[in-house]
Amino acid sequence: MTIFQFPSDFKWGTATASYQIEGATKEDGRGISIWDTFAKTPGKVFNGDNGDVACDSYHRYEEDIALMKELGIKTYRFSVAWPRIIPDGDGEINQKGLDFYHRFVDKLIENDIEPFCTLYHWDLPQALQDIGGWENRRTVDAFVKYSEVMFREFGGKIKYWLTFNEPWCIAFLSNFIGAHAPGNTDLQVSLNVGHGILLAHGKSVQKFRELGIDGKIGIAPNMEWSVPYSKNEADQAAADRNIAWFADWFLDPVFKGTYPQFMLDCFEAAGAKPNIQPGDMETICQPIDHLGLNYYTMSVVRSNPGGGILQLEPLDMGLVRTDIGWPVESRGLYEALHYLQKYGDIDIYITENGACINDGVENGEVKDFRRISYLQQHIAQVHRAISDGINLKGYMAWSMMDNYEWAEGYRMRFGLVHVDYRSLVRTPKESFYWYQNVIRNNWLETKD
Ligand SMILES: N=NNCCOCCOc1ccc(-c2cn(C[C@@H]3NC[C@@H](O)[C@H]3O)nn2)cc1
Repeated sequence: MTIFQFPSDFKWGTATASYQIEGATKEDGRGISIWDTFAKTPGKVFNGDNGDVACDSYHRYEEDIALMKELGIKTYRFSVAWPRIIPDGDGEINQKGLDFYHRFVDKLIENDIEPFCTLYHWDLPQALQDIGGWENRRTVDAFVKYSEVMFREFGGKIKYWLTFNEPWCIAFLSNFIGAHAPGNTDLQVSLNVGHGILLAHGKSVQKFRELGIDGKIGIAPNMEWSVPYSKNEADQAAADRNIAWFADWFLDPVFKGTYPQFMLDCFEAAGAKPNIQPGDMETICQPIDHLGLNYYTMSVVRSNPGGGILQLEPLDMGLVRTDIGWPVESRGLYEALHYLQKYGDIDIYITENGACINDGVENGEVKDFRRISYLQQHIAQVHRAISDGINLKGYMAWSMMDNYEWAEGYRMRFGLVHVDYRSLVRTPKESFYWYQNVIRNNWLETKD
């Protein structure tokens, strides 16, 4: 038996996102988002599932917060639905939207749970997509206006902020691969979108500083860690490109004010480059207070000149996979954390980590021991990184509850709490009680 003791101020938490749990998509003045549109487009989402009801957390948030209190978390990462605050993205403010998030945040604070707010977790107002979305600088300015509304309303009450969740998913998954909303499949569009969200991030941080908000702000990239299939240079370069696709492409502009040249060359070879205007990179490169890191899996890649824009191919090395098909390899989290040290000794939070394990309820229980195994392996790597001196301040399990897993709809379950989507009954899983113990002890026990 090994005991890994965590720092006394370590922030144990969980995470969710507005479109994935709230439901009430037509209530209290909420506008339409690109995910409402995408989900209703035939063939885009498994089973045609959409977020109209989801976990109904818009109405059941008090029950959800009671479960968070029982779990014992110190912080809860949630996102705000921009279409609830400014329904058409750039026009009138919807007071009922602000009122909901005030009720919600007040209830968290009443239960000694620190609100950790993501401003943008993919639910762009459709009216802004209709004018070109993140490719249009009017959307960038609309985001700054939305951010300012949120900073003025919640500054001080909310002390931990993130501008964007998973820039790679917003730019590449949603506009090059096309698997997420709005579903474009054009590399130049994805670079334009990526540049737009980086501009919006930088301007929002400038506004945060200008207003003198009492709090900290950052951004939350997702990283699919990659290792080369062999020691040869071509394979190592392929792994470097895959890592940079998720991380450096966004974090170099934020921390250094430049895109990584080897990736500019890679995209230019595919016929695309970011549309950088004078002053853009200085705007993007604003000092931030913390980094979120979302980590799920890693890949083994080798060079393949015919392997798409990154000229690589991922290899199936026979690792155990979760029910969504992602290989389980916790050392990738440790290595990704060390990789991020090149951006300096900044506070880091694991803002998402978890496993898709689709076990159901049997006799009132969910025996998701595979999720416990995944969490144990990854939290052990978190401890290892802290022991190495990495400034890791917290860990938020994805997710507090089963929810709408985007294009996978409701068939993929990441929650510590099971949700019956017909009755909306919540059932804490075995992993909920295991994590509750880790939090209560502030240590991790491993069997070895
Ligand atoms: N790597 N190349 N892929 C090429 C082929 O792509 C096909 C699909 O790819 C992906 C890649 C990544 C994801 C993903 C999902 N989550 C989980 C959410 N995180 C934010 C929160 O909302 C969670 O629901 N994180 N990442 C999905 C699909």
